[in-house]
Amino acid sequence: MSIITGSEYIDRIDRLQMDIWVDGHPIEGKVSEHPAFKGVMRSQAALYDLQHDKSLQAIMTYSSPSTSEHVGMSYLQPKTKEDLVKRRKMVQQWAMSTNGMMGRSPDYMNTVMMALASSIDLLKGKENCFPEHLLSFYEYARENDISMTHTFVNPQVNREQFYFEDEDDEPIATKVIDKTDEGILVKGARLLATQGGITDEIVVFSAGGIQDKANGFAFSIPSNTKGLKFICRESFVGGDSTFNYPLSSRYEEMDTIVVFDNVLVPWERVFYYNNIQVSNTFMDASSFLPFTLHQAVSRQIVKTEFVLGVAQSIIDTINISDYQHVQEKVSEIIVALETMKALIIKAEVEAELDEWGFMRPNQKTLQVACNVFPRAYARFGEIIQQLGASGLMSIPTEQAFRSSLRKDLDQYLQSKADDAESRVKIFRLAWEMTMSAFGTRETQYERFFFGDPIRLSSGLYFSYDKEAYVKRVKTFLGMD
Ligand SMILES: Cc1cc2nc3c(=O)[nH]c(=O)nc-3n(C[C@H](O)[C@H](O)[C@H](O)COP(=O)(O)OP(=O)(O)OC[C@H]3O[C@@H](n4cnc5c(N)ncnc54)[C@H](O)[C@@H]3O)c2cc1C
Repeated sequence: MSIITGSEYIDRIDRLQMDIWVDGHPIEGKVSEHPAFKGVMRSQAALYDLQHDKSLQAIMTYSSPSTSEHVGMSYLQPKTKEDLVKRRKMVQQWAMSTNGMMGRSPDYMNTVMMALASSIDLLKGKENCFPEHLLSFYEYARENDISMTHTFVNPQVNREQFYFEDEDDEPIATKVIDKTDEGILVKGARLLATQGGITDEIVVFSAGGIQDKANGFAFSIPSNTKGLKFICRESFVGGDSTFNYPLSSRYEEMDTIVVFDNVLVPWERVFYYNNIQVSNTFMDASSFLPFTLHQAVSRQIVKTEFVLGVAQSIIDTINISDYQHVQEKVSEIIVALETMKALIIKAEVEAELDEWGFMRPNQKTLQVACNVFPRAYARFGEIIQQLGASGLMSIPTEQAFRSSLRKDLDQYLQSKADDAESRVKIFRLAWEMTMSAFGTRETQYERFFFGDPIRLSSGLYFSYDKEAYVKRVKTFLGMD
């Protein structure tokens, strides 16, 4: 097998018959037909289909090192700077199809697994570690174009610095409760898993900060494994109409709480367990950060371009480009866009081979980008709200346009540049992007999906070498 088509993706997910709960009810029948999932699954399927477009195959795929078949470019382990460019182009090609609005298009997790598999030597010879399982899972995912969700974070019960959960019988945070000849048994919950319920597999890793070794492990299991349950938040799909809900009808990815009720993880899928040192250091020491951030920033650039397009469309339609504060606000978006573009190129230019021969983009530069973007994205929402003003509330639905109100709407909602229907289309998009449940979730996603922004900036502060600059000041002041 190699790259799959959209319909193969959908058939595979429907066949899994996972335990997914929406609004207190289990999904029965095909998940791809459920109102909460059908739109996003169609968008995801379109991404898989794009890999089969002959004119894009050189961008989207490469030749498998084990079979020479076409496999997804996001699985490529980069060995040169040109490979990094190939990876960026692939990510951006997919992002163009979703306007960067799907944070968890499959290239995200494909990249995570590629990064972790590129660092397996860190696990070699360590207690309860199985680097060979991690490598063979990466190869399995690559060769079968497996879709994956993931969950790294323990439930938000008590975030005190030295909190130690004391719930042995009924654990809250997922922990290993037993091991058998067949594998490890895990029980408890993890959150969140974006796209939980619409992927073949769920990858579970520890994000660090583990104090009890039973909470530290890494594995992947099929999403229909016995005892595994996905509890969805309320769906933010407004409806099927792409006029009314241009974004949520297509890109609402869903976030799920994941419950492991005595789930057996077969040994061949355990990457490590019961090793506190590895659980707390592997992710940071691996190439997870540079490679995954490279994927994320590539997508965020495409998303920023889309935001810029929306802002300028509002300006054009109601003709407000003459005002200086309007120009300044759009310039803010342009500055963020060009900053992100410059940072990704810098990260690629300053990439270096790691000890295993993989070309890592410059991590510091990408850490800067992931500190810039969450703040910038929240600001984009504010800018669009300020530019759109009451237009963001003058947004009758498609049904209203098909009713006897049409004449009024055509008369009173026309704008300098557009007829009423076109103008409302633009404003509904701007509203959904920045003010709807879907839109504010996007802001929260960009703020938190790569971890807590506060701790991300602390991470940058502590890892950034400032000594040479302090020395320069001291030399200047004659304080050597
Ligand atoms: C839309 C969305 C989708 C997500 N999808 C996924 C997913 O698919 N997979 C996944 O694994 N995770 C996912 N996450 C979770 C994400 O990784 C976490 O939100 C992030 O790591 C922060 O953890 P937390 O939410 O538990 O916040 P907390 O750690 O509980 O933080 C809450 C507040 O307390 C502060 N705080 C807590 N501890 C400290 C500390 N030690 N030092 C300083 N400040 C502290 C934080 O700054 C924050 O203001 C998603 C999150 C969102 C919002």
